[in-house]
Parts: sequence; structure tokens; C-alpha cells
Amino acid sequence: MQIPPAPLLEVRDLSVRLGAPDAPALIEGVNLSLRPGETLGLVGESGSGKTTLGMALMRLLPPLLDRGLSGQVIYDGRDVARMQPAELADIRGSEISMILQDPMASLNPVFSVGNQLKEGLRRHATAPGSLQERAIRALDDVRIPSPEARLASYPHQMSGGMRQRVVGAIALTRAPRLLIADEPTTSLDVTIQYQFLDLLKDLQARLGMAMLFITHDFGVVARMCDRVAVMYAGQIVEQGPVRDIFARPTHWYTRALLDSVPTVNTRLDRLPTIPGAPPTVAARPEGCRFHPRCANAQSRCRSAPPMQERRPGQSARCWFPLDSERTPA
Ligand SMILES: Nc1ncnc2c1ncn2[C@@H]1O[C@H](COP(=O)(O)OP(=O)(O)OP(=O)(O)O)[C@@H](O)[C@H]1O
Repeated sequence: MQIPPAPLLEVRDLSVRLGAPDAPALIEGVNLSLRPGETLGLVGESGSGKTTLGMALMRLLPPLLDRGLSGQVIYDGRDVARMQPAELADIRGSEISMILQDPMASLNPVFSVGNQLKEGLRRHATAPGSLQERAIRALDDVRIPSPEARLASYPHQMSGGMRQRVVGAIALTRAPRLLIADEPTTSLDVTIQYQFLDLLKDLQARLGMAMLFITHDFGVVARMCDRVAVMYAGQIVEQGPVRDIFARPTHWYTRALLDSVPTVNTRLDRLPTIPGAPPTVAARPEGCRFHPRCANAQSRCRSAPPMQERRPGQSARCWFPLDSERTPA
């Protein structure tokens, strides 16, 4: 039997509070791990804490929240949660990269694409060739047509899909070992979305990088991810291999989320929705945080269920887990 590689990233009991140790937590008790070459999807409704978690891993949170960070983020044997600014800058520059939802948030509008790419290449790349040649190659890698001519373009002269490719090219100049992609295709048209996802997959296979893929779209999870973690109200409530989570979710929230995804056979008037709305950070209920919206809530759910393994590699935070195959609507 082949021994799987050691995790590149291991997150242990990570919480982010609004400053003081007794202040409300944006995310709480997060545990996850990621191996080289693996893609973990992070899904959940808006406000569940996905972006906060992604930012916390890179220590890019605003100062108040960064001060409220506790737990461990072990990256390649070192704890990012305890790193000093110089070490953090080093790791962000060469080991971990991030792609955000809005490419304009990552690009500087007053510099040409070539300028921004070369800045990244100058600091990080060790590949052969002149800066100009390497910049052309970087655009070619993300399949931007006429890359040489494109170097002179400014971000506003490009389409959304092209801009996101440029952001990808800049992120990859660092040859990162971990890429955090936070809803990178949400702002793109559907066909462009799929092209960009396929491109990321190709590049991942070539570079062997691990990927944390933040999305609210299970279609994207199915296409991109090996494992998935489901977040609700600041906690991971279920995680496991994508195939198992889709076929046999054990948490009622995962099940409800999956049931609200249309398939080609679903009549839209029959699509179930999850009643109610997720709680705000300040109004999270005691016990299982999903219980006020759960179809199977019982009195025991007013106390907090621990995360427990249900099947090999699949665990959930629920007192009364589901145990049946899911038949999509
Ligand atoms: N700087 C901040 N100060 C206070 N609360 C914040 C701050 N940033 C985020 N929050 C709150 O933390 C919660 C989690 O937000 P986060 O953006 O991480 O969720 P998300 O799952 O990424 O949502 P979306 O899918 O909409 O991006 C939200 O309720 C949000 O209002």
C-alpha cells in the first residue's frame, strides 16, 4: 500500500474572534488538513466564515481580527499563526498565493499587465530567460492570446476573464505550493468560469500545488475538489471525500444544501430551500448552530455536538446523523 504524503497544511482548533478572548467568534474550532497536490473545497452559505478562514491562513485579516486569532496553522512544519511579519512576507511571496473573487482587487489599475507581472517575476522566479521572455511565457501559461502584445495592456482594457487569468499568472510566478482561491470565478460568465477552472486544474497538475477552493457552488466542488468541508455559522459541520459527501451526506445541513442545488432533472418549482437564514455572528444559538433550521432538531441539539467520524475519512458535527444514500431530486 502506498503511504500518502505528509500534509502540507494542518489547521488545528483555529478560531478568529472580534478582539478579546470572550468576544464573538467569526470562525471557531476549525480543523483541516491538505496534502500536496490535493484540492479541498470549502462550501457554505454567505456569512459562514469561508473568506475569514482563507484570510486567516495567510494572516491577511484586519489587525483587530488578526489579534483575535488562536489555534495553529502548521504549514510545512511551521506555525503561520505565530510568525513575525518578515517570515510572513517571505511565505506569502514564495509559498502561499491567493486568488480573490474580484480580479481588480488584486491588480493595480495604474500599471500595465507587463509591469505587474515582471514585478512578481523579479522578486521570485529562478526560471531561465529574460524578464520579458518569462512574462510572455507566464501569460502564455494561462492561455492569454497574443501574450507579447498584451503585456502593454492595462487591467481596464481587458475582459473580466482575461483579468482573472492575469491574476492567476501573477499568483503562479511564485510557483506556490499552496493556492487559496476564494470564489475566483463568481464574477465571470458561465462559459468563462469553466475555462478558468479547467485552466487552474491543469496548472495544479503541472505544478503539483495544493489548493483550498472557497465556493458556494457544489458544481464547482464536483469539478475541482477531492475533499470538501462544509461550513455553517463559523464552524466546519461536515467534511469528507467529495464522492461520499455527495452520495451520503450525514449532516442535515449538508443534505439540505445539496437538495437545494438544481440538477437537469429538477423541476424548479419542486426545489426545496432551507427555511430561515443563517444567524449573525452575535446571535449564534447555543448547541448545534443549525438546530433552529434543522428538519430533525430534538432537545439534545441544544447542546453542542462534537465532530465525530461517521465513515472512513468523513466526519460530522451532529447528534442524529443521516445514514442513507441521497437520491438527488
Ligand atoms: N472585519 C469584520 N468585523 C466584523 N465582522 C466581520 C468582519 N469581517 C467579516 N465579518 C463577519 O464575519 C462573518 C463571516 O464572514 P465571511 O466573509 O468570512 O463569510 P463568507 O462565508 O466568506 O461569506 P461570503 O460567501 O458572502 O463571502 C459574517 O457574518 C461577517 O459579517
